[in-house]
Amino acid sequence: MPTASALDLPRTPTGFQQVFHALRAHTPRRGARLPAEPRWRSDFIDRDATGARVALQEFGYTARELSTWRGRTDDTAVVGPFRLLTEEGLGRLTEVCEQLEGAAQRTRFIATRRVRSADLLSPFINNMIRDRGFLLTCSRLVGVPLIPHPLRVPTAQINYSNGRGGPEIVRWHRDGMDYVFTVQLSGYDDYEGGRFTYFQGRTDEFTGVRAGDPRLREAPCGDRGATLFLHGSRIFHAVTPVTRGRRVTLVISLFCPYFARQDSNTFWHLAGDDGISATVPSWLRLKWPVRNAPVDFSLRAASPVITWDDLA
Ligand SMILES: O=C(O)CCC(=O)C(=O)O
Ligand SMILES: [Fe+2]
Repeated sequence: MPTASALDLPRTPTGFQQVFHALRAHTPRRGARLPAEPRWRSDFIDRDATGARVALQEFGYTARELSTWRGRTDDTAVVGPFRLLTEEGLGRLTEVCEQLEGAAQRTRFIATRRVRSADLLSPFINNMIRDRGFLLTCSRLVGVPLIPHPLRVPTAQINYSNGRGGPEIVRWHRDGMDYVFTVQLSGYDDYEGGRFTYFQGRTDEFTGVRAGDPRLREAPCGDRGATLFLHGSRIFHAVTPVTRGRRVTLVISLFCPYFARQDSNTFWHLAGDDGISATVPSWLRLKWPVRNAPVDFSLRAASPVITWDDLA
């Protein structure tokens, strides 16, 4: 059970405040001098990954609110935690993410300190999230075909928090993204605090929630490598402050081409993180009409094609 103080965390701004953040936000850095890194290998994926699944109906969403495509329903709320990578793969990924910390920027939007568009900085991460085996494993866990998000900037980000200095937190928020995987690159042995907390109810019920509400849950993400899937746009979540040690997570946002028209991103949520000029071209890449959704969106995301038939 999370402590009552989880609810004391601030909420990520919305509405007019979001526009204010967009005007002040910076386009992510793309450093010219990047560290040397290990090479990605497809056998770093644990293809047998499975995890307990909770449906969106258990969060109070009705069948009419769920996206459907020719009899398939997008109804997965939470999966896991599970392990997506082998021990060796996790070790290499951790090395890569530790080295990228120099590119992290402070923000006052969702997470205090993070690297955005990590796949544009790191060939390892780029190849990992575009590996067909990786995408198939993620797709099967969630039950819908998934590819990297065509909005490039938010598709892979690394959050860093240290237990000294000013508190580094993840505010209460829902993601702009629908399909979000958080990989823990450190564990409870490495830090105190840093509990992944979420609200098991509809997002429109969150405002009235009080401390002690049984719908406030802590996800058991204490093991290094623990990976949690969240239908991020439909679930309020936060991370309590790290009070000692160091916590690093990689957050990967994937996209279902078949549900592109239901994609819940808003321009201002994105611009709040990246600024307006970086958001306009990505926004066009997302909203430009398609004829063949799995193929056209895979092209835009520079990804292999994943279809419903691949889930079997
Ligand atoms: O760092 C985490 O565990 C979660 C971060 C998160 O929710 C986010 O970056 O959107
Ligand atoms: Fe999030």
